[in-house]
Order: sequence, then structure tokens, then C-alpha cells
Amino acid sequence: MDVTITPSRVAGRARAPPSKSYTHRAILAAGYASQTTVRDALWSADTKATARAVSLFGGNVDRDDDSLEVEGFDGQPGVPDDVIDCENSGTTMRLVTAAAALADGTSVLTGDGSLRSRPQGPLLEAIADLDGEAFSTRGNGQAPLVITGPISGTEVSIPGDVSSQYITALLMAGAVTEGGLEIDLETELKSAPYVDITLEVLDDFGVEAEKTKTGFAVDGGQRYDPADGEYRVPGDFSSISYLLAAGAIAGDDGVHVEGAKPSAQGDTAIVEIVEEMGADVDWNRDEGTIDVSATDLEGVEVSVEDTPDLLPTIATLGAVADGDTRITNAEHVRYKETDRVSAMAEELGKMGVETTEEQESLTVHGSESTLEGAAVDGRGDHRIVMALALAGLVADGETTIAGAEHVDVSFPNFFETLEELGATLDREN
Ligand SMILES: O=C(O)C1=C[C@@H](OP(=O)(O)O)[C@@H](O)[C@H](O)C1
Ligand SMILES: C=C(OP(=O)(O)O)C(=O)O
Repeated sequence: MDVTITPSRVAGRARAPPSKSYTHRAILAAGYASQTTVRDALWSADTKATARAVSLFGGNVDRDDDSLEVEGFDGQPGVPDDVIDCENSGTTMRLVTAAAALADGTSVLTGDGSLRSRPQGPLLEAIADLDGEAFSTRGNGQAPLVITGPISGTEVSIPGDVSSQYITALLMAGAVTEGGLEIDLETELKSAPYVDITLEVLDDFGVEAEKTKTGFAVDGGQRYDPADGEYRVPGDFSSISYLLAAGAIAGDDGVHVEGAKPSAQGDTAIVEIVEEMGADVDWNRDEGTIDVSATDLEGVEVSVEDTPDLLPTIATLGAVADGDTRITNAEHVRYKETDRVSAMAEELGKMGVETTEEQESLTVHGSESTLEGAAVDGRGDHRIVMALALAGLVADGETTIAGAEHVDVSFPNFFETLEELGATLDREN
């Protein structure tokens, strides 16, 4: 689907969708448990992939409005009777790989072209070190993956600078092994707040896991058992970043965002970033609301070491701001649905924005006057689509984004939400 954005101002109320990261973990944790109601779940292409995996392991997920009724496989995944298709979801592939290593037999995982080009090697090696069998059919550390369990080892080391999802995966699976797992980090950990999210969800499901001097540890033989059989998902700050950015660049009369209660998400940093760039921002943490309105923005320097998913949003904010916006510690942002560092440099380039790209950083040389409407490519990546849509709000002339349907990965009603805020859009199939 192509979406064409006509330059527009935005105003009014918008609700953030529930967190994708928390929903994935809640669905899989509920899979490890016996029976759980997951409330306010995000039902998107990616979280559906995790739900399908839970079903293939012998559980069942039923949707009832915004709640999911999850019948778990009670700590012991069965051998799937079909290939597990993780589609576009890195989180699903990593978390499910470690779950598959608990089954007494073989599981096969695959995904779409983007997911089949992302790195899985360190997790495969970890499973092999734990006495499971794990290989990439092409021998290149990428899916399709073949995993045979059960694992039996208790100590493993893994790099922390490729994906934190490997650690999340091992912690979630390690809790139901016999001997538990000690995970040593071979490098510094990037995307660290995502492991904090995991520890928070584990705790809410009654599972103990901890940070150690050298990494993380989880005892085995634990039961996933949330209080009252229920878990509630908070709002998604990566998604909120687009709403705040829309308000900061085009919200003269203010945008009011709901669903923004504090949680372990590193991407809450977007509130400070937008404020530092000069927007008027007021976050009422108790109510879970953020009010933002547009002013002239100025370039900033931001490290995305902990917050890789904010890069596309910050790049667009930087394009509109006056002066340079330097986004640093961004190498791991190249291993996402697409290489987002290059994707944002090239697509903003089509809109007349100058950037300087280095292996670990992106500098956007901004100024609102330079943004020109253009035909751009969302690269099959939900975050690139949404960040380019924001640029389209303030460009000179129309911006057409190809592949706009990919917002269904994390923010299925993104374009409806923009329209409700007053943006003028045209969809073409
Ligand atoms: O665990 C998670 O929910 C996620 C972790 C991050 O990935 P990496 O740990 O691979 O950087 C993030 O980019 C992704 O969108 C979601
Ligand atoms: C990178 C992302 O997700 P995943 O790793 O689950 O594909 C994302 O949502 O930006």
C-alpha cells in the first residue's frame, strides 16, 4: 500500500498502542505458565507470530477484545507439528529459538526475507554450548533454523552487542530447565533496558532472575504463575515516539498522548529528547499522559545504545530541527528489519535532507526549509514508514510512502491515529 501525506498540522488526543516488547514476553511467559489472561495486549503482526508459536508448542491463544486468554504448555514445550513462521519478528525468532531448545525433539523456524537476513549465530552457538543442537540451514547464522532439544548445560557465554533478545530468550527458557542458567556477557550489553523489561515481566510471573557481576542468572525448576492469573501490558514508548514527534514538529495547538505510564522501557527517553530539542513537553506520570506542542527545534547529540528503535524518529526530528543532530552508538541499529542507519540517510536524502553516515553514527544536517515532498520507500520496515510519514507532515509538497502497510508490525492503526489528529492522507492499494 502507498500512503500519500499532504503537509498538515496536528492537534488533539491520541492513545498509544500497548507495548510490543511486553506483549511478546507476556504471551510467551503465559505459554510457559498454565492459564493466563493477558490484558491490553498488542495484537499486531509480530505479536500474532509469538502467539502462533505458543500454539505450536501445545498451548492455545484466544483473543477476546483487548485481552488474550492463553492456555500454556506448562513449562514443557511440545515438538511443533509444523514449521514456526516468525514472519518479520526478531523478538519472536529469538525468544522462540530458546523455547524450542527445551522441547524433546526438533523445531524448524523461519521468517520473511528481512528476518532471514538477521543475525542468529550467537544464540545458536549458545544452544550448542548447552548441549542442544542448533544450526542455520544455510550455515550463515541466519534463518531457517533447526533446533533440537532438550538442552542440559547450565553455563553459557554470549556477546551483548548484537542483540539483547538472546539474553531475554535464555533467561525465559532457563527458568524452566532443571539446573537454571548462568549467562556471561562476552562484550558490553547494548539495548540493555530490554533485558530490564524481561526481568520485570519475569518478576510479575513469579519467576526470579538477577543481574550478576558478569551477566545474568536464573534458577531452574521455577513455575510461571502471575498473580490472579492475570497480566496487564503497559503502553508502547517506541510508538509514543511518533506521536510526540508529530506534536513537536506539527502540533501548534498541542497533542495529548494517553497510555504513557512509566515502565522499564528505555524508549521513555524520547520524552527528554524532544524536550531537549526545544519542544514544550509535560509528562504526567501518574495519569500516564504527555502533552507536547511544537516550537522551533534545535539539533542535539543522542546515544541510541540503549534505545535503538528511536533512531528513525530522532532522524526525522533532526531533519526538521535547526543545526546538526548526531545520533551515536548506532551500529546495532543496522541489524533490524532493515539497516535503519542507511535507510533513514537514503530516504531522508530523497526529501532533500543532508546526512553524514558512519558505521556507528548518523548525523542529520537539519532545517525545516530543506524538507521536500518525495516518493520514498518504507523498506518493508514499520519504523521507517512511520518516521517518513512524520517528515511528510512538514515537507514542502506531497510525500508518498511505499509499503506503508508494514505499520501492522507494531502500530496497526498508526495512519488512522494520524488522521484523527488532523493529518491529510490518501491510501492507495
Ligand atoms: O527485546 C525486545 O523486545 C526488543 C529488543 C531490541 O532489539 P535488540 O536487543 O536486538 O537491539 C529492540 O530493537 C526490538 O525492537 C525489541
Ligand atoms: C527491531 C524491532 O523488532 P524485532 O527485533 O522484534 O523485529 C522493532 O520493533 O523495531
